[in-house]
Amino acid sequence: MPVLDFHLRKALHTAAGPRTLDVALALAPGELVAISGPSGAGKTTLLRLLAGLDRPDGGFVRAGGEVWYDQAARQWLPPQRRPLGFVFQDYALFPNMTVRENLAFAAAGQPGAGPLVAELLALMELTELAPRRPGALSGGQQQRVALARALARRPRLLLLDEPLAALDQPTRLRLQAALAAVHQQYQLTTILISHDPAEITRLAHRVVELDLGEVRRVGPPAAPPTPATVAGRVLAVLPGGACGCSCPVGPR
Ligand SMILES: Nc1ncnc2c1ncn2[C@@H]1O[C@H](COP(=O)(O)OP(=O)(O)OP(=O)(O)O)[C@@H](O)[C@H]1O
Repeated sequence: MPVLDFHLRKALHTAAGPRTLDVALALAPGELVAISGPSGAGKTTLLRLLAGLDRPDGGFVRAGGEVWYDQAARQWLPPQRRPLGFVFQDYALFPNMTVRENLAFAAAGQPGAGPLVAELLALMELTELAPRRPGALSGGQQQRVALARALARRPRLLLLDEPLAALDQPTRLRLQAALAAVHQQYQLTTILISHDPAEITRLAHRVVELDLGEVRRVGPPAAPPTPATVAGRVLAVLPGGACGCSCPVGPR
């Protein structure tokens, strides 16, 4: 059974005129799916719709046996009740809290919150920076805090909008390894927006290529293109094994 199953439609006002974002996808437990595509393709909008930060025009979102959104049944779960972690490009850290306090706030109320915060500080190479406030950190450091804070909520589902984009290459490589480790260790299912083919190949089981709201390809990273449009728009999700890779996707 997929951890996340959705079909979302949303009118976009793009530089090329009106378009419709129209994406359907089912993610298996433990899967990491990368979303790539040119600027304006609708990648961030898709994550915002999944998080409930924007209203779709139609479709549904089901996650962990729960309905988050269903246009036909008029169901809508507000963003604060969707158990997911997300890192968007603006980080949105609390400016008046230290790094440690930002993480502790997110972890509050969970068993083992203290050790979890310490573990995440170490994993994201933030221990030295724990007493600082976000304003005293570089963009890349803030991005690492945002990632650690998203994990501090112990979500099962993680939405990442280019979480490593602001990092220099050596740090980026180290944190890709850390991300792969936490993805496995914390039993996450993840959607990752990335423009970096090497990063996608390294981290993702599948990649969805978007352009102007439409899915151009879905399949294993760096594989030959697989046509994935139906009636010029909706993507066909490849059933388990059909994409020829080792991804853990089961039939819908
Ligand atoms: N709420 C909205 N309603 C309608 N159109 C929107 C909305 N938000 C963004 N758009 C438009 O939809 C298109 C897709 O935007 P989006 O930010 O999702 O693209 P993206 O693929 O994430 O791009 P980038 O790689 O530059 O971040 C853009 O042309 C944008 O202007």
